[in-house]
Amino acid sequence: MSPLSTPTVGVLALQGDVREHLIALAAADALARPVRRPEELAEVDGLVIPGGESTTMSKLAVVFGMLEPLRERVRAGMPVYGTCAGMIMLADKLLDGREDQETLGGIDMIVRRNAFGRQNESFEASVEMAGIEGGPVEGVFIRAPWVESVGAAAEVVATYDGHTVAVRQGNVLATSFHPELTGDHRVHAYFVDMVRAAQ
Ligand SMILES: NC(=O)CC[C@H](N)C(=O)O
Repeated sequence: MSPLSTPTVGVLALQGDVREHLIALAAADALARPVRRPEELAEVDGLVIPGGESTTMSKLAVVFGMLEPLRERVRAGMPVYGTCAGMIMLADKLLDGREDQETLGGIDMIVRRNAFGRQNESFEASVEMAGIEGGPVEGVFIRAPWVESVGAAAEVVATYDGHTVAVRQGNVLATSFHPELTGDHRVHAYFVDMVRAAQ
């Protein structure tokens, strides 16, 4: 694919703020579509895992027969971007998860669920993110996780208040916060570029 191509980017649509990501991806020049089934997953060049509730998402991934197909695509190098609950799904190791909670893995990091506190402790903050030009992004943190530690292959791309809130490892990107809720599509554009580069 040429650098100016329009990749097809799915949004995992089991649960969470799917619509906002579809809109942000379309604004970032991707062909965006919801993904619920393995056949739909097979048709996308990259995937966003939205915010929501990671325990529910994990359960539904099992029910919909998506857990293994997702793990396989991530292992095979498909570009993936997870926000908040999506970050949790991409963690190789999870703290404060539910006992039977599954993650897909993909980034050598330890993520602590609900680390920034409860729903009423949600907040917004400016976050400087490596690779995103034009100044800080507005981070919306909703019962957000943070990253306790990363392995050698993972790169910390943003911190807030001394905590790691964005990480990239190869084709996998994760943020604690929700750029899809701000109308600023730079992080999605950055991810769509990652998808193009992987073609
Ligand atoms: N905004 C969010 O995605 C919240 C994540 C939620 N706390 C979870 O555990 O999945």
